[in-house]
Amino acid sequence: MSRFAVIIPAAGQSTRFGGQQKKPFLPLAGRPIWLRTVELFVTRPDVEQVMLVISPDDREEFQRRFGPNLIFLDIDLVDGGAERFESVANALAKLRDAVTHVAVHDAVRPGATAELIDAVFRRAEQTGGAIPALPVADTLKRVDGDLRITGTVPRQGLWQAQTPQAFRRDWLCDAYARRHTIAEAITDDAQLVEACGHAVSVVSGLVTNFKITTKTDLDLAELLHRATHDLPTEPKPGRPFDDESY
Ligand SMILES: Nc1ccn([C@@H]2O[C@H](COP(=O)(O)OP(=O)(O)OP(=O)(O)O)[C@@H](O)[C@H]2O)c(=O)n1
Ligand SMILES: C[C@](O)(CO)[C@H](O)COP(=O)(O)O
Repeated sequence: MSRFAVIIPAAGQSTRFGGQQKKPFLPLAGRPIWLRTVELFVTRPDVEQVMLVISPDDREEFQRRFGPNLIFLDIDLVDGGAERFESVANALAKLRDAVTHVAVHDAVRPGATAELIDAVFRRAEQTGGAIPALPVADTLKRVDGDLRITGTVPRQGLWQAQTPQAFRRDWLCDAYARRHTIAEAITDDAQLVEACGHAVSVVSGLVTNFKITTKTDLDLAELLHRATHDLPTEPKPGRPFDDESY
């Protein structure tokens, strides 16, 4: 039977999000985003190990604020790197022996569902590697620095990649071992596996499994989470939205 390790990168700078706090540590419907994401995986019977990757700069505050959560959840905390793929590489160095497959899921995609994770994991078991993705629905424009359109890109065959992305352990580890030979920017894990010549399969992604990149994304995630979990969609008078007791 397959045993999955799940790597959850949360070591980015949240540059596009802005503000004082980094986005994975902000509340979503009263609980930290990273925690909501981790909870999608920790109780799964096919998951052997969960690793949360955070910046070394955040470790002290993270331990202070969330230390008890870590013990309760039995997850490993790993130091991140300057780029997402370096954060993932650091976690791959700490895989437990029993792990047969590895999944990588952004800490800031709390909208994944058990059904989506099932679909990705089962497809990865069958084919060696799978990711969720959605076909591009809008017309795509190439735009220059002066905000002038310079071309229209045919969208046929273009899909938007999501996470979790899951692979055979040997495929992902071999691909990461060769990461320094890749010339272009590395923006997801499948890209490295593809570069090794492996065919990576796609399963149908979810519109609601979007990456929280900007503040608008967080507002949308908050509304969606409240709607799907039957929580109030307006703060009660005198009580903030991030009140755990809602
Ligand atoms: N060096 C990095 C960069 C990103 N990430 C994580 O990878 C996920 C997807 O990255 P993104 O949403 O682009 O986050 P940031 O890199 O923080 O965003 P920005 O580019 O706006 O700074 C996030 O959970 C982020 O914390 C990471 O672990 N290590
Ligand atoms: C991995 C990813 O979430 C797939 O869509 C995405 O590529 C990460 O985005 P980033 O902004 O380049 O970190």
